[in-house]
Amino acid sequence: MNAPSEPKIGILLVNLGTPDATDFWSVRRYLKEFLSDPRVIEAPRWLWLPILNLIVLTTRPARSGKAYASIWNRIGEGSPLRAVTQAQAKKLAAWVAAGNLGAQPITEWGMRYGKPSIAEKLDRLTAVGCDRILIFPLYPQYSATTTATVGDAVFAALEKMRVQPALRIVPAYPDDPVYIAALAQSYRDFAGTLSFVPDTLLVSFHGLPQSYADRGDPYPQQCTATFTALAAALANDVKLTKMSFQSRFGRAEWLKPYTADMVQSLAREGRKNLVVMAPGFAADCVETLEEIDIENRHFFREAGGVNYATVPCLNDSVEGMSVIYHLVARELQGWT
Ligand SMILES: C=CC1=C(C)c2cc3[nH]c(cc4nc(cc5[nH]c(cc1n2)c(C)c5CCC(=O)O)C(CCC(=O)O)=C4C)c(C)c3C=C
Ligand SMILES: [Fe+2]
Ligand SMILES: [Fe+2]
Repeated sequence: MNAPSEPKIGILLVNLGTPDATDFWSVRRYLKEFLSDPRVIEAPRWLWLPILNLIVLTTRPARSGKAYASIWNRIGEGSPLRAVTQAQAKKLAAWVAAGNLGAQPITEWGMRYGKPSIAEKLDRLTAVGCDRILIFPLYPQYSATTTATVGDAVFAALEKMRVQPALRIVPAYPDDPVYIAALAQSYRDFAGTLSFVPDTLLVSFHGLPQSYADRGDPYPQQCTATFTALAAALANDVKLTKMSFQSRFGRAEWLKPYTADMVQSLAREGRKNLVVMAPGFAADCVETLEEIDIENRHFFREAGGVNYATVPCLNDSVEGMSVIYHLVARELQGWT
């Protein structure tokens, strides 16, 4: 019998997932996996699956593919979400290798939908001997539609293992002081590069069907916690701070106010110089680079606004990595 090898710790950074390419079939494959998850679409399967297969997956891939094409290769190669997540994992690995944790965990990154999958990365970590794994869902605000689905995929992968690793999952961090300070600093650094003085900061979060919140998803409260802490941190930096929700999908009511309505009403109220920030996204992606920076810029200008700028997400910036290091170090206590 082989002697057991030295126990090892693994860290797995996880984000939502993204298509492999912008063509119809690549986007369709991604949307099919994502929108088949019953946590993402809570409607009964008998009702949703025909709508998904007959309507959504015949029409949406072309539309979404166009949005993806407009931001493809914008940050590194291919999907910005994938490029940024990979860069975050690389910097985390370097930070770990520099001895910042005492122990030397092995760092990996994966995607909840699409590639590289959580199952593949857990197999890789356990194959090299990791018997303790820290899962890091890169969602600052908890939602069953995002954070919980990461747990689901992790547990599904563990179901197939004879020897399971011990697990820890980093909790959501909506008002963590290091996160809020990183966001505030990223706003200040960005505002310092602008050729105009912002009169309004709009803080836009990804939306959620209102019915999910009514049934107990704590996401809206966690978005409000982030917004309140960030607005307090920036009280001396910008006059008016507003909050809204973007990315509505389908016809049901989602969390309000909608970002598209908000940018138009701000412009109509006479706000000329708008900066938008999206602190719910740990990485820039189609939602920030296309929906916020392209689509909503257009709405704002059409309604009479003049200057419009989008703060980059924390990504793998110094501030962004400080949040990841802080949470990893905190959650590995007792293991390292
Ligand atoms: C019912 C549908 C959706 C829910 C609920 C939802 C929640 C949700 N999503 C994010 C983060 C991201 N979503 C992204 C893309 C995206 N989201 C939906 C639908 C729902 N999201 C779709 C259909 C798409 C694909 C793009 C499109 O077709 O419009 C992304 C970006 C992925 C990328 O590749 O760039 C992120 C990130 C959160 C935080 C959230 C929680 C409420
Ligand atoms: Fe989404
Ligand atoms: Fe969107």
